[in-house]
Amino acid sequence: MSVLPPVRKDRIIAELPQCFSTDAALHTKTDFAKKVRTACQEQRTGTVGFKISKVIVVGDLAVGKTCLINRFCKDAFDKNYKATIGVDFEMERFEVLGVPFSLQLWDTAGQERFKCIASTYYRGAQTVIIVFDVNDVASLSHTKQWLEDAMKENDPTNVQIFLVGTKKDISSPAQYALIEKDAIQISQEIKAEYWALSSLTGENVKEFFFRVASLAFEANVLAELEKSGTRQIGDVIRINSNSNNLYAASKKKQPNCCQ
Ligand SMILES: Nc1nc2c(ncn2[C@@H]2O[C@H](COP(=O)(O)OP(=O)(O)OP(=O)(O)O)[C@@H](O)[C@H]2O)c(=O)[nH]1
Ligand SMILES: [Mg+2]
Repeated sequence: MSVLPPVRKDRIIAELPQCFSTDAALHTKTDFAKKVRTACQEQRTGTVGFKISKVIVVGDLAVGKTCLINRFCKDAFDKNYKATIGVDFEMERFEVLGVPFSLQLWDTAGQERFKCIASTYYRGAQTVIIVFDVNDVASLSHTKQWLEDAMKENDPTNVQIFLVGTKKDISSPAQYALIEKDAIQISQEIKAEYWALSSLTGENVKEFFFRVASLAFEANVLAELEKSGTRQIGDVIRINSNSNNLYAASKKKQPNCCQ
């Protein structure tokens, strides 16, 4: 008997949400891997339904990390800046392909003086979200350093990275186009999936977190299937012949990789 209330209706994911830009995506497939769908249908997802996947959100001060989480989790937006001191966290429960799946979203402080407290919470992340402000080039240029710090505590082969530009609402289309070019290039260099959004208007916020949840879920199920040795004839051919995986070439070299 479950003690948890049912998952909210607006947290149910039945289709794979698409990437924001095909130039910088973790993959560009239009659907969940077939063996993932099959495993979910046949309830062969092992421990995935009981797992909580850790997500850390990092980036410069005042780029909008807290607002991003609050827009998604509470549908709220505060225009006054209140610095995060150390860390905060929120839990979000989803149902992906009929299987319960939870994200634990760790909102970390961008201010230098709180960084050492925040960094003690980086360990064990499955997803790293690096946030910058699309109106602040310096915040974009610091993203590689944020990633480096996050990766000191994590195993790069098991982490999915997202680069997220916030405050799109206050950027003119011309200004935005300029920074997007650089952001996509950095995303490609660090093998991150790129998104741009606005927590003020809510543009792309739900789509983004649905994508994060779906890709984390898919990776967990694939890892579970790998572990249990549940392979189906044809799966190997399907993976190898898939040209949609933009970062496949480098990922293939990694042992135990399940993407
Ligand atoms: N116009 C606009 N303002 C935003 C947006 N997101 C955040 N802000 C504003 O930016 C300021 C900083 O937002 P926070 O979410 O507190 O920033 P943070 O990254 O959590 O900052 P630290 O906790 O210090 O690391 C606040 O005044 C927000 O109202 C956005 O999408 N659009
Ligand atoms: Mg904050």
